[in-house]
Amino acid sequence: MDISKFRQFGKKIICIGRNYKALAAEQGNPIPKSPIVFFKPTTSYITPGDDIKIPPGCKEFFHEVELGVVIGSGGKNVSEDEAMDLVAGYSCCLDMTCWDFQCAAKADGQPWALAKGFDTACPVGDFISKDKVKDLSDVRIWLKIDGTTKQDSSTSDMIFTVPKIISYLSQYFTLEPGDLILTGSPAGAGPVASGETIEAGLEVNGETVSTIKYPVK
Ligand SMILES: O=C(O)/C=C/C(=O)CC(=O)C(=O)O
Ligand SMILES: [Mg+2]
Repeated sequence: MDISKFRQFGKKIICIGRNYKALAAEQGNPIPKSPIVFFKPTTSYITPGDDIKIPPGCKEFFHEVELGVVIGSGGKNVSEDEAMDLVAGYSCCLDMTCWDFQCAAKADGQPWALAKGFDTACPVGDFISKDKVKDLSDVRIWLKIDGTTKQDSSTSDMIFTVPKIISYLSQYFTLEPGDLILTGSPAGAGPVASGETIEAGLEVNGETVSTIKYPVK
């Protein structure tokens, strides 16, 4: 498991919320006018062989499979045309979420840090080099729990494309090599319980480019 491209720098995990049309509809949210941005601490990283751990007090623990974009060269105020030059590669990632904590925080206008940033909240997969994914516009992204499909969608449903996200973020945050950008969850984000096992993957033109497997404890 080569995560050197993540932890070697381990600068930022920047997450985009509500970036798939079908999930926004499913969760009763309006289509955002600009990307919804939040962070996960690098202490939330786990790699294959580790267990996802449900934080104390969480009663609604949700899975979200996401396309992770690994930044290879830094930049600030990058245009959409230049954005992909910053990308080193990708990874199949999970944005594990304490949904009950998140709903309470949203209702009270509070930040999502506890809902999204706890230890083990960012399981990642192998690093996929950029040349393995020639076209980002239609990458199949799926997730199963104990073999039952829960999420199965495509990046074609994204509201903001990867170049748009990179360009937008670079206006506010200097992007650095090793940064990871989680680009949002497709429809089907939902509960997972202790004792169940999550499998997820990315597929390009019918070829699997990455799969991950994580037990939930
Ligand atoms: O309720 C919302 O607006 C968004 C909830 C999320 O969990 C955002 C994401 O992490 C996502 O859409 O991937
Ligand atoms: Mg998410």
